[in-house]
Amino acid sequence: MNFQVNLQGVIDLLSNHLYSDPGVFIRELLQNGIDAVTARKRLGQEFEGEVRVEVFSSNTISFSDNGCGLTEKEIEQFLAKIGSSTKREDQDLADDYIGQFGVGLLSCFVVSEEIVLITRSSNGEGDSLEWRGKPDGTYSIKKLERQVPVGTTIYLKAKTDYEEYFEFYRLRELLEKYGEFLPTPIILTEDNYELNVNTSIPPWNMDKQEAMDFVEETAYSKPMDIISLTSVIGGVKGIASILPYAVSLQDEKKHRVYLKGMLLSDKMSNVLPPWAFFVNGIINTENLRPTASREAFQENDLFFSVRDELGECIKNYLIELSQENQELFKRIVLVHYASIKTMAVEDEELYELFIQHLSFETSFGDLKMAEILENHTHLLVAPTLDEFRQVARVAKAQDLMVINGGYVHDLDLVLNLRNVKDDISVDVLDILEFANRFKELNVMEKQETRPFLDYSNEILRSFQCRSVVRWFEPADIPVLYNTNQEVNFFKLAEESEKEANPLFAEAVRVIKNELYDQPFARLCYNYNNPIVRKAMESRDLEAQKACIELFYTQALLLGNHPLSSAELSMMNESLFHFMNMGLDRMPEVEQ
Ligand SMILES: Nc1ncnc2c1ncn2[C@@H]1O[C@H](COP(=O)(O)OP(=O)(O)OP(=O)(O)O)[C@@H](O)[C@H]1O
Repeated sequence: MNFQVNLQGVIDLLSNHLYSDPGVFIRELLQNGIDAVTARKRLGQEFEGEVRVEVFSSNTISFSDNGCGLTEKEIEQFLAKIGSSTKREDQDLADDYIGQFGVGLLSCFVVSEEIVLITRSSNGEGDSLEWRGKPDGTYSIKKLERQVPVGTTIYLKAKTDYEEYFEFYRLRELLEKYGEFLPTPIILTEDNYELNVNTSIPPWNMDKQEAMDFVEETAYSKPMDIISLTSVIGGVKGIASILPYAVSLQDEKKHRVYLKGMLLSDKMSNVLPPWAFFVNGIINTENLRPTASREAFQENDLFFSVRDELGECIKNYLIELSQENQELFKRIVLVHYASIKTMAVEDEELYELFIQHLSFETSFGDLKMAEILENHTHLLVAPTLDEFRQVARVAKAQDLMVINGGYVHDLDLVLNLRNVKDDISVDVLDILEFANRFKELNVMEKQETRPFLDYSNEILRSFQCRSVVRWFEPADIPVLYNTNQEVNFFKLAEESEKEANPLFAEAVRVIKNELYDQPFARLCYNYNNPIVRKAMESRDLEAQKACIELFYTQALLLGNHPLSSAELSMMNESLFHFMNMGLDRMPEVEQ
């Protein structure tokens, strides 16, 4: 038993849904013409290959080549059988052709109700034959009385609404688009006017300066440089132009890709590695196989090896450039900073090349990694921007190099130093342990400050905060408040529990209890600060309480932490307390 095929449905599917644009029939006809010229050359016949497109009145065009043509048997076998192709018959030779699926001709039915094909085979004394095919799957073949030249001519008449594709200017545009760099001359004619549409040298055969000018003319902006691309296994030659402006990592890449000189797609995104954001490729391949829609390549092992090889070309260029043209190298890093960071994360070699040139936010300001490593062999990296901000100023005063790892990729980039630099140590900052790095008080001082700390712990327990005291620079910072996401979440949960309805409050309680180890933020008093000392030495418990509350709420404000309503009213109360105290002590003004 065989499947039953509804031919009209298949033709409709292939012709109307396989191709993205009606204009692709020009690409398919060009490809058939070029393949026919290749096939005839392979027979050893001496001739100058040519493809000719002629525009007639009444929306009709002809598309001719002087290639191998077809015998009656070949017409029956290949033209009249969908999915059948001469170009697959001999797998060893299939690589010479652009087509292989035996469906390309169907694209003509998108724009025309009938394909009329006149042909004479170059193979011996072939007859002149006429084949007429219709989209309903019917066709006819007849022998012509007159003898036509060797080759094939296809006549098409435009369907309603597709007339524009049959006008001279549109044909010229399409022929140039797809065939500009094909090696066989393509002539477009109307009346007595003739135009050769493919006289340009392909960019992959140009020298660097020519390629720069070509890209500038076609892309309207001067590239920073041109990288030459080659892949032996893929038979690839191409160029990658370095864009003179930064591109968003989300932007889809649009490389122009040619197969044996014919444009396959001008928006192929995956032919270069995904990290190569900063270049636009123009690539010609002899060996990669296209998909049936001809707008992408088959993603087989060869495809991925070729892509890796092209990625290597870009990498090698950058390595060489960093040694030979520092000035340009630095400019490229500056313009394509974001993509270069992504590249460095993904590729070890590129990491080593770029890491020294990448800038990071540090406790000493924005610095290049080379500058960071000049003066510091021990680095701390804060995993979030929030944590970095909490410690940056104080860290600098202790001569601690803390790097902000809160921006995209920065944490990974800094941590990776461990793998490439033996003499550098990198630790992830544990914000709640940060205060432990400061100088401890002596035994006596510890004893003296104990009651104050206990009091502070009691007051701040409900805010999920514990107190410590240390000696640190700068002296003008009285306290350092350190928190992390876990503490913040816990505080938020507590607040919601108080304010929510009973059901939600119960849910919050369950979640909270899941955290078996309750996290606490840290308030570190600075023993180096005169007001802190005074507060600690005070015997007035009320004043001490107000000081503790103000130290705490001030630290929250300075660190941009949100204040809960309880914290806000606590701050107000302690402020009023001091205002009262101050006013009480003012001498009465005599009337
Ligand atoms: N101009 C031509 N000269 C000689 N033979 C042709 C010509 N155009 C088409 N043919 C024959 O018709 C067959 C079918 O052509 P069609 O364009 O449908 O498919 P294809 O080129 O083989 O593959 P693809 O679907 O990948 O384009 C070809 O294999 C070839 O034998």
